[in-house]
Amino acid sequence: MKILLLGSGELGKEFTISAQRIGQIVIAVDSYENAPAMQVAHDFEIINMLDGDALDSIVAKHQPDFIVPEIEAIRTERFYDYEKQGITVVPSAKAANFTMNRKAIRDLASKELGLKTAKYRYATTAEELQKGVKAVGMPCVVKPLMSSSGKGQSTIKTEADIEKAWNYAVEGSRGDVVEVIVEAFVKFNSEITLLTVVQNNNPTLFCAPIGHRQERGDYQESWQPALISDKDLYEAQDMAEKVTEALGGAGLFGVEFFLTDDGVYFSELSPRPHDTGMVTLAGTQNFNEFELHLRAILSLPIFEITLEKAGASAVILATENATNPTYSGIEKIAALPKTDFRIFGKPTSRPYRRMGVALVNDSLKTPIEEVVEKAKKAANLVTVNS
Ligand SMILES: Nc1ncnc2c1ncn2[C@@H]1O[C@H](COP(=O)(O)OP(=O)(O)OP(=O)(O)O)[C@@H](O)[C@H]1O
Ligand SMILES: NCC(=O)N[C@@H]1O[C@H](COP(=O)([O-])[O-])[C@@H](O)[C@H]1O
Ligand SMILES: [Mg+2]
Repeated sequence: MKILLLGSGELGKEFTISAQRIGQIVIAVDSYENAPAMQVAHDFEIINMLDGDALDSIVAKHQPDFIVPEIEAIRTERFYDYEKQGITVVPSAKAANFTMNRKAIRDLASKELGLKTAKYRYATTAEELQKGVKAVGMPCVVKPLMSSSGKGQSTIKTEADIEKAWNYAVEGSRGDVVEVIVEAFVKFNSEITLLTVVQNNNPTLFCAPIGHRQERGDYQESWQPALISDKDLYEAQDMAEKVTEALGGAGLFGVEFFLTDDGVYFSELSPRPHDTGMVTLAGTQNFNEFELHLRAILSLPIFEITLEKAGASAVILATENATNPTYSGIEKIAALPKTDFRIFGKPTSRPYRRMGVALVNDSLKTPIEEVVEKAKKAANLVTVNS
């Protein structure tokens, strides 16, 4: 099968490697040369994926069987046409289109499906934001409707933060929509990603929940399994099943939840492998999240997902702007037991850009905090040099 991969970062690179291993053809697309997945794909294209005409032309040129979005910033409205042409958009045109914009997915989850979410409002001006803040209460979180990895996101604690938050969100917004969501701050005890695998001819399966810690809206460490009560887990699984069913199609979804004293809150979801799910590269499961996504897409049956080990991932971040950065400390991380790592091979670095990840596994009997600590220490051994 021929797969057109839209987005070629670290997640796409691992997906491409999984696809190559079972003989699939991958064309990797992104906005810059030598993106991680391009380094391992059969062919590549460099376009602005928000440009619908540019998308049309590469779809016409390559005639793929599958279109696999890897990022959100794509002119996803065109996906409905591609589906009509007989191409399978993964997981579905609706899933990719709805999750590109926080408004579409939030209204679907909260209004249509009745899932519990933080109280929220939308705003198209600083004045509207003021009203929204009043409605949801402080503290609250402001995010552009179109952004990811925490870009343009900030927390309002006092009246004086509102204008700053508006300006920051507008600057961090991508796409052509100038609108934000303001959400009540959820005082969560922890947050999880529930990797949910929707299959074409077989039941939906769940991976063991993944815990994670975020800074600046971006994940720092993730671990599997996360500590969660059975009641919360069933509630999260039920919500994940409802929202993935409403979006349609087959594939792996990363469904994000907050765990609070007052139950589980739905936050958002990725209709594709999730960054926090890179912990599965540590060998925690019988199949990692990329293999699961691929199998679900190709309608290859997944009989079960088994948790084999406890694991943790910790990110390796850049500190400076550089071209073709180099890495030191690789021999140190390589010397550690039960530890592995990935360097994504991004051609440039900038402060806080994720350049690699440390991966640690251990017995399921080991306290998960210890596994996370080991992953953090391992990640700290590697430095990105300019
Ligand atoms: N309403 C909220 N209350 C408390 N914390 C929040 C809230 N919304 C977001 N956060 C924090 O910010 C993080 C990032 O938020 P969110 O997942 O909505 O952003 P994102 O830009 O889509 O990130 P990504 O694309 O990496 O998933 C969350 O994982 C959580 O830690
Ligand atoms: N939370 C979404 C996420 O983790 N996406 C992953 O990061 C890449 C972009 O990285 P970059 O900004 O360093 O190019 C994306 O291509 C995807 O692999
Ligand atoms: Mg998120």
